[in-house]
Amino acid sequence: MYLLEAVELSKVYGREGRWFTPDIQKVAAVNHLSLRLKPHENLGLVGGSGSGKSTLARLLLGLERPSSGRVLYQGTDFTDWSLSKMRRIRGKLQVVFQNSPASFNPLFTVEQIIGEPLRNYGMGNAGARRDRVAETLELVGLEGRYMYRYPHELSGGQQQRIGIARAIALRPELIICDEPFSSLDASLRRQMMNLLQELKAQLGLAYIFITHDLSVVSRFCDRAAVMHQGQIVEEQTGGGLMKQAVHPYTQKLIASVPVQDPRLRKSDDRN
Ligand SMILES: Nc1ncnc2c1ncn2[C@@H]1O[C@H](COP(=O)(O)OP(=O)(O)OP(=O)(O)O)[C@@H](O)[C@H]1O
Repeated sequence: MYLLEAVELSKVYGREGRWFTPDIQKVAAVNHLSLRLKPHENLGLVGGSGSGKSTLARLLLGLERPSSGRVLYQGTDFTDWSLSKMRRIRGKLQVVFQNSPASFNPLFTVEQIIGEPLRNYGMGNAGARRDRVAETLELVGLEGRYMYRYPHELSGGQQQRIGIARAIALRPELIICDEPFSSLDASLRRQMMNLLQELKAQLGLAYIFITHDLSVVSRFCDRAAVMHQGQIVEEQTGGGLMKQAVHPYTQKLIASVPVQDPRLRKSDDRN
């Protein structure tokens, strides 16, 4: 069974026109898109700005309703579920946004930050929640004593670890990573990507990486999907994306992205 399926998914936004174009303009951010994700799979989702990646992520997470089409989690169609019904599966589908530490409440301790989803979803009593926070800190490589710190008392790397800890507190099955580390330097980015891979092995996670960094797709993804104008225009294996891309849009995308590792370039195969 698939972990997550999108069937003919569309999201159309209406945008108010200006005085010179008074009609409402429609934007099909996601346009009849179908996608399947297996348990434990890593999918890389790439595409230019405005191609619909973040909108697709919100639809897959049930944070927004599609204009048409269906979304299924483990075969269960949750497209029309109410917010309260969504709570049953919300914990299973998590997201790490770009610079997630920016969303921490500065007045919360680490324990409160990681414990927030546990409280929101009514997990156990205070003692059980504290145990879960301690276990989760350990999973992201931080000692229990960090529970009592405030965000400003942590290094950038530690803050990123807390952002990841918050996402795994409810032990999800899928994490959508929407450009989570794009503002970090290369060394920290590598550390965080390695941590995500360790967590995958320990917790059996699947990931969708929304990224402009094609080396992330080559290194960490089983599959790659290329989005353009709300549709998937090409699918490849993660490793094959840079080398076998056939769609002209994908080739344009590859050409426009600086590649840190030149071995990933197609032309270098000939050398
Ligand atoms: N809430 C909204 N209301 C109106 N239009 C929207 C809304 N959200 C997204 N759009 C439009 O939908 C299209 C897709 O946007 P989206 O943010 O999903 O793209 P993206 O691929 O994630 O872009 P980026 O890489 O720049 O984040 C864009 O044209 C955007 O302007």
